[in-house]
Amino acid sequence: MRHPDYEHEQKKLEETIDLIDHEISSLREDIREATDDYVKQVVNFSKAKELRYLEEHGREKPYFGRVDFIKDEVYERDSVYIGKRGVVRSDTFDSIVVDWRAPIASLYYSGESKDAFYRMGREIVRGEVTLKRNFAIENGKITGIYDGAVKETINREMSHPDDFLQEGFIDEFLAANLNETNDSRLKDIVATIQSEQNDIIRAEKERPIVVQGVAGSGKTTIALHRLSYLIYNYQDSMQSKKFMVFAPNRMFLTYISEVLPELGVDDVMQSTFVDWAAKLVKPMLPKGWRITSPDKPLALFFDDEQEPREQEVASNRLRFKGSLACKQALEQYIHYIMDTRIPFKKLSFVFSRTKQVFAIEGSFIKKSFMELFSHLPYHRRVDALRKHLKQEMNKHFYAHLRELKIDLDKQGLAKYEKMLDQILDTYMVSFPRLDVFASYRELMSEPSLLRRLAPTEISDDVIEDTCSSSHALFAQERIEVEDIAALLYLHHLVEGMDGAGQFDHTVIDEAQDLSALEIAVIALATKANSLTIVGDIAQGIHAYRGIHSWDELTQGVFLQPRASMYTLSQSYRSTVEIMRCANEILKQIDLPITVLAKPVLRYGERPEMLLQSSRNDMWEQIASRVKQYMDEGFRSIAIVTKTIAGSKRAHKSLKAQIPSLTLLSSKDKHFPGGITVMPAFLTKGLQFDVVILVDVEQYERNEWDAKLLYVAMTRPVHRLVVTGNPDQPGQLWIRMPQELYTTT
Ligand SMILES: Nc1ncnc2c1ncn2[C@@H]1O[C@H](COP(=O)(O)OP(=O)(O)OP(=O)(O)O)[C@@H](O)[C@H]1O
Repeated sequence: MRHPDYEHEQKKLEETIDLIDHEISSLREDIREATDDYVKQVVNFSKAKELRYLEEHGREKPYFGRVDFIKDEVYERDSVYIGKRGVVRSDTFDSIVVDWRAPIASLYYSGESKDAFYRMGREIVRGEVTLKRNFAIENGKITGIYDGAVKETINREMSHPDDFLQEGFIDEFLAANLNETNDSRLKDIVATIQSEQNDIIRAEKERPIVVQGVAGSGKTTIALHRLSYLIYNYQDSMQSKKFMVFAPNRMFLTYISEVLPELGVDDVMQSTFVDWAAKLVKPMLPKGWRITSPDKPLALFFDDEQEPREQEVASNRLRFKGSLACKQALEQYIHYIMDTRIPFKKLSFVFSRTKQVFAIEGSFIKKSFMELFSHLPYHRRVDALRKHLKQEMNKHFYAHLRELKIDLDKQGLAKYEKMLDQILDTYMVSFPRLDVFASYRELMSEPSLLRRLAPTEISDDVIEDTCSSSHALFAQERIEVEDIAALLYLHHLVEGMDGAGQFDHTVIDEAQDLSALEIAVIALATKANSLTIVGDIAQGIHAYRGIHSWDELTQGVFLQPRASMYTLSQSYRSTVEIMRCANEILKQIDLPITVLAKPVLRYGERPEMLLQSSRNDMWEQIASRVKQYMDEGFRSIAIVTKTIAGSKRAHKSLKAQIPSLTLLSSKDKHFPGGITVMPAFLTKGLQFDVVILVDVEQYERNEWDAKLLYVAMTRPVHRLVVTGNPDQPGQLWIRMPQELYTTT
C-alpha cells in the first residue's frame, strides 16, 4: 500500500532535483573559465567539488530523511530534509537540503520526541519533533517511505524470556538497509545512524571519549563519522590532515580508508601505533639496535607449543611494560635521579672588591628545582633552574652595588657576567644530563632499582621476570614493541614530547589491544585531549597486553579533563543466529554483562558445522562451500585458522582447488577482498560475507582462546561455517547448545 504522503513527497523530490539541476548549470558556468587569480582558483576548486557531488550523488538521491520540528515559543512547523551533503540555493542562499552534520540534523537522529533539542554552539534550541521520516530513493523516484518509531522491539522467534533482553530491535528502514548488504566493505551509515551512535559522533570535542561497544556495534564506522562531523563543524580550529587514526594493522587501515572519501575526510593520517611510535624511538637507540617483530609474542602465545614458564615470564614482562605501574616507575625514576644523584650543594661566590659573599643555600635550590619547575621535563627543568639561579644572584649582587653606591663600568659588568656564567656552568655539572635510552635500560635491567621505584602492588616475581628477560633481550641489542611507549614516555619526562599536540584529533580503534601506557603516549601527541577511543574488552585477545578494564583509562590516564564513557550493546553486522552462537562462547568466560551483544533482528541461516571423515575431505568440503557461496553472490569469504602456521597449511591445501585464494599475514598492507585465508587475530575489525572457521577444536577453554574465537565468529555478515571433529569439538565448542547450529 502506498504511503498517504507519497504524492506530496514525490513532488517535493522532483522540485528538489529541479533546483539541484539549476545549481549544477550555474556551477558549471562559474567554473568554465580558467583564471590566474589564486583566490578564484580556490573558490573554483571548492565549486568543482560541490559540482561533482551534485552530479554523481546529489541529483540521484538528494536526501534520505525528513524531520519536522516545532520550535518552542514559535509554534511553526519546520520540515527539514537531510542529506549526505547540504545543498544551498546560490541565488537566495536558502537551504534546500541540510547536511547530516549540521546542528539541526541532530533532531533526525534522536527521533520523535516532545522534548527534543539540539545545540547551536553554546545555545540549546528546544522544541518538539513531530515526524521522523526516511526515504528510499532510486534514480530520482521514491521507492519507500518509512515513518516514525525508531526502535520497535519485536519479540519474534524468542523461545526464552531472557532472549528478550539479549536481543535487540528492528527499525524497518535500518533493516531494509542492512539486508541490502551483499558487499562487506565499510560504508557510510549517515541515513541510519542510531541515537546512541549519534551522541558519540556529536560528543564534545575537547574531552577524551571512550566507547565500549560490542562486536559489530559500529565503533569503527562512527569514529570515522565523528571525524567528518568535527571537520564540518570546526573548520576554523581543526584540519582533517591533522587528524590521526590508529588501528591494529596496515591492512585494516586500507580497509577503513575506503569509506573516508565518502565522508569527506580522505586526507587524515593513518597508522598503527608501532609504525608511528617506532619512528620517534629509533633516533634514541644506539647504532645497530633494532626493534623485534610485533609477531614474536603472537607466536609465543598462540602458535607453538611453548614452555609455560617462558610464556609466564614474557607475559609478566610485557604486561608490566605497558602498565600504568610502569608509567609510575618511570616518573619515580626522575625523582630518584633528583634525590640520589644531585648533591644540591650551596652556590656561592665572593665579590673581590667588597669581599661580600653571595650565596644560595642548597635547600633553597632543591626546593626551587623540585617545586617551582616541577611541570617541566627534566632537562628543561635544569635549564630553567640555571636561569633562575642567575636571576637570584643578579638580584642580590645589584642590590649590593646599589646599597654601596658602586657604579661598575661596562668592563666591570662584563667581567662579573662572565664570572657568574662560569660559576653556574661548574655548578650545573652536578645535574646529570640523562640519556633516555641508557636510563631506560638501567631501570629495566636492575631488579633492585625497579623494585624501589615500581608501586608496591607489583610483585617481586614480576620485577625479577621483567629485569632478567629484558636484560637478555638488551644483550642482543634488541628492544621489543612494549619498550616503545615506555621509552617515549621517559623521553617526554626528560626532554618533553617533540610532537606534543601534533594531532588535532585522534581516533584509536581496537583500543583494547593497546596498553594504557601506549594510549597515554598518544594523548600526549594530541591537542586538547581530543580523542575518540573505541574498543571491546571482549575482543582483547592478548593475554600479555592491552586493556582489561576501561577504568585503566578513565581512572588512570584521563583525569583532567575526565573522559566520557559510552557503551554500545546493539550489534548491526551479523545475523541473530550468528550472534547467538558467538555470545555462547563469551558466556563461558568471566566478563561484564555489557560486552554481550544484542543483534539487530535480522535473521539468516544457523551456523553450520561441517563434519569431516578426513583432512582431505574437510578441504574438499570447504572448497565446495566456497564455490557454492560465490554462486550465491557472496563476494568476500574468509577462511580463518587459529594460528599463522595453520593459515599457511590451509592455503597450501586449498590453493589447487581455489586458485584465487589469497593468504594474508600481518605484513600485508592491502585488504584484497575476495576469498582469503588468515589467522584469527588478523580478522579483527574486518567483516566478510561468509566466514569459514577451520578446526574449532583447537580453541581451548581459557579467556584468550574464547576471545579469539569470538572475534572470528563475529566477522561474518551472512554465513558462518565451522569445521571440527563432532566427537571432540574442543573445550569451547562442546558447550554450544546443539539447537543453535546445524551439522552437515
Ligand atoms: N546505524 C547503522 N546503520 C547501518 N549499519 C550500521 C550501523 N551501525 C553499524 N552498522 C554496520 O555494522 C557493521 C559493523 O560496523 P563496524 O565495523 O563499524 O563495527 P565495530 O563495532 O567496529 O565492529 P568490531 O568491533 O566487531 O570490529 C558495518 O557493516 C556497519 O556498516
